[in-house]
Amino acid sequence: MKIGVYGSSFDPITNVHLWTASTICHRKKLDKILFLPSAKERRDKSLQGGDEHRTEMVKLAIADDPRFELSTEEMNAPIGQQYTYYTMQRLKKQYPDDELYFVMGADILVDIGNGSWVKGEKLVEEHQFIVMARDGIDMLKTISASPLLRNADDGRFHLVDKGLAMEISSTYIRQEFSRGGEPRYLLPESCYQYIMRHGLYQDSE
Ligand SMILES: Nc1ncnc2c1ncn2[C@@H]1O[C@H](COP(=O)(O)OP(=O)(O)OP(=O)(O)O)[C@@H](O)[C@H]1O
Ligand SMILES: O=C(O)c1ccc[n+]([C@@H]2O[C@H](COP(=O)([O-])O)[C@@H](O)[C@H]2O)c1
Repeated sequence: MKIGVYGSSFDPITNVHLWTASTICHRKKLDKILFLPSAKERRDKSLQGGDEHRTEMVKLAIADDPRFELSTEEMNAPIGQQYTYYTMQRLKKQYPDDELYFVMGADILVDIGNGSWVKGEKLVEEHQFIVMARDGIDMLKTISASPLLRNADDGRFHLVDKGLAMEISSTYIRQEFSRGGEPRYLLPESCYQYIMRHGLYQDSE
């Protein structure tokens, strides 16, 4: 099986997460996408929604699509093991006979290429990636400008231009909830109702 691993804070999950997942599933002939919420204890980003709420919203969002599955592998990892390198190592053990692809936007390719990820070089050497165009970033140039990326460029970076830019960020949705906006149709209705019911993101920045 070909499996995409889509990591994000999902704080909250948005319609663009679902649309991008479905687009790459179709284009790259993947059998399955694992939605992998990142752990709350991350050194690079402070998350607003607790692990339980973010997980519940992912479950609600993917419930009707049999290609989509939740993985709590990163969220439940011991402290210090919550980085993508370690997560992919564990997933590889869980799925020894399958082909795994880490799914990410071009902004993340830039970060990895800059050397800002934990064990980024080993991560790149050991895995395959599906990279989605974003923010007008030139993905080929990003690869050729970074020794870390270009030295591993043997076909492991599968570049996808989705066709539409379609930007809906979780940050924007959180701001809408906290500042009296109306983000209703930017995320699945079940997640919108969940957020309202639990009063989430009222004090977001
Ligand atoms: N519109 C998009 N096009 C391409 N990639 C995307 C898009 N939205 C998110 N991604 C990718 O999905 C992954 C998870 O992104 P994330 O959920 O952090 O989105 P974000 O919009 O950057 O959210 P936040 O507002 O929380 O920073 C990253 O690899 C990111 O690059
Ligand atoms: O491993 C790292 O060093 C690392 C640093 C930043 C982000 N990540 C992963 O990148 C994915 C997208 O993260 P984010 O911040 O855009 O939600 C998610 O799976 C994170 O675990 C991983």
